[in-house]
Amino acid sequence: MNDRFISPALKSFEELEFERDLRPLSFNEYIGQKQVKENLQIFVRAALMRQEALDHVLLYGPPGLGKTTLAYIIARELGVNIKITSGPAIERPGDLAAILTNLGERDLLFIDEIHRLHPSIEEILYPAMEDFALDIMIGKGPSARSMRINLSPFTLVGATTKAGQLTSPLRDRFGVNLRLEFYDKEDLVNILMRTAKILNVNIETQAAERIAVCSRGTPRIANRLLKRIRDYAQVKADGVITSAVAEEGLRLLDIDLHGLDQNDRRLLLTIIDKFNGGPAGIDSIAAALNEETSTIEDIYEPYLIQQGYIFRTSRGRMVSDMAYEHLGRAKPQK
Ligand SMILES: Nc1ncnc2c1ncn2[C@@H]1O[C@H](COP(=O)(O)OP(=O)(O)OP(=O)(O)O)[C@@H](O)[C@H]1O
Repeated sequence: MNDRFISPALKSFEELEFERDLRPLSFNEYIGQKQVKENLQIFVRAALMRQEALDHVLLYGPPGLGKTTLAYIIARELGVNIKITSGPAIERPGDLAAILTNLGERDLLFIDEIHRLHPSIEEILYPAMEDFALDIMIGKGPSARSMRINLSPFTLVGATTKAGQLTSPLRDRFGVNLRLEFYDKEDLVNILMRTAKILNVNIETQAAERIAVCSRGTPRIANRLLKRIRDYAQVKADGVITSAVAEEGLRLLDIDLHGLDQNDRRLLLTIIDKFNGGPAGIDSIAAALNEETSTIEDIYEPYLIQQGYIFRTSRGRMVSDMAYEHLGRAKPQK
């Protein structure tokens, strides 16, 4: 289940490069997320007018929706340098201290997966975010003393898929909190058209619409599907992505009319067949699928919940009538 095609999580180095080439570079190029974008544009303009560092920004929402892209755009529009790291990559307090002391005036520090910062490292961030200062302990035992080092004013942009797992002292230190939503079909079509232009591929609007519906509201998945279907078009259909080509490409990738793949169907069928449709605890479902609970929670189910195939109840997950219909199963009498 881990190598699933439509997982929004990043995979290979090749994909990182592919994404870098497709990244919008300005707010104007960034499609959708209207409210998030409008807010950020105002805050960026105000910070520029005051010639101050932008307030710290927390971006949250499912993977692949464009948080890293936004961080790059903010830095570019502010005209500052950006340093990128992630919660799990910062292993020791000294690692963070080194990053912070190397930031220039008003630079932007982007920490992805910020909910995974170790508590001892998080504590260093508090004075850094609030007072632009580092408190360092020198020595041990009774003679230990704390020394304060001043930092250049900077902006921290934190990204997380799990805002609920952030400690409240950390969450409270972000002046701006913005939630990214799944993209609608129209935005995804525009993203696909833009990507096709960059890749120099011919795609018909109807084909883009077809792929958009199967992209789980996620630009990363839309771009990945386009890349695969482009290969198919090149080999089998003179390089043009028509609706028929898109249809056939999606079929080969085993993605159905509603954008669900083999693993989504397996998840829904497990709840139906092994748990009588639910409610079933997430750990039991994970065990039945031989899968990590966090993988189901972070990667598979958000879209299935958003689309109404699964409900989350206090007693566990339940499949909806729509799931029975979609899978052609009769709902059991309870
Ligand atoms: N609004 C958008 N308009 C156009 N392309 C977008 C947009 N948002 C994201 N993309 C594209 O989707 C890809 C994934 O975006 P990005 O890496 O910023 O997601 P993310 O939310 O940071 O994901 P993760 O948290 O998993 O790293 C990028 O290559 C980017 O080109």
